[in-house]
Amino acid sequence: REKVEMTKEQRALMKAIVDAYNRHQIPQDVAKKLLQEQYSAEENFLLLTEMATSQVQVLVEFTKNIPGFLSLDREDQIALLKGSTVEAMFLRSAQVFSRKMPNGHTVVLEERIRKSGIPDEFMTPMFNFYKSIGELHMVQEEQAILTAITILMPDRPYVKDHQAVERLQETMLNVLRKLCVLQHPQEQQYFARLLGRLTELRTLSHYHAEMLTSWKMNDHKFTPLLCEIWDVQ
Ligand SMILES: CCOC(=O)c1ccc(NC(=O)c2c3c(nn2-c2ccccc2)CCN(S(=O)(=O)c2cccs2)C3)cc1
Repeated sequence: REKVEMTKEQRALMKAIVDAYNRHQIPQDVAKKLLQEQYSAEENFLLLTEMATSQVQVLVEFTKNIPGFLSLDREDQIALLKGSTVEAMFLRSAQVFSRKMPNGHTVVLEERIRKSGIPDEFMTPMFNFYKSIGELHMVQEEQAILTAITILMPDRPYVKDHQAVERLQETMLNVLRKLCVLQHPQEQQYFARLLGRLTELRTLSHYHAEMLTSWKMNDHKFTPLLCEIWDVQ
């Protein structure tokens, strides 16, 4: 098989994306809170709202650092962000969840999330997704570029200049394809499996939209940022 090499530009692009991706993690104190004291369902829900809100803020910063994103049409930038926050959050959650946490922690974290007032029919697909991402053992470069690919999805609602987004996404896909060959030489279809997870992500975001409605019904409060980005009245 031909020797797969990344060009200088591709290595520079990857470094820019990974640096931006690593610049923010869940604030340690919040993650610790999630792991430590006993909480009621309401407090757990509030904690997840807090975490999801900080995740959205971090996602906006990350997105602004994706080379080429700020030269897209302004309204298309907003459309891409609004269309991808849920998927990007679940992708990031899966990575946080499956990170080499001391095993007890993952169990406790799972317990907290299960006791946060999120309906069961949403829990199962969500934890299946967290586990299916964990099984891939993605390196951080793959995680960061896969998140950029999720954000640069040309077929999000209200995107006008389809082509411009497609060109940016294609650049990322080319980097990811080479990265998968270099990082997982034994697994021929690793790249295809990664992209398959994006399909699973879409299903999760449909569940999420339904859950928002039911949370709304049960008078669950969200932060102004989450209401804005998730179109919750
Ligand atoms: C500063 C950078 O921030 C991060 O890196 C970051 C990463 C992940 C998360 N994730 C979460 O907040 C989160 C959520 C869920 N799980 N989960 C989670 C947290 C930790 C590990 C694994 C998963 C399910 C429900 N949603 S929700 O938005 O539908 C919601 C339901 C109720 C109110 S908000 C949120 C946050 C920040």
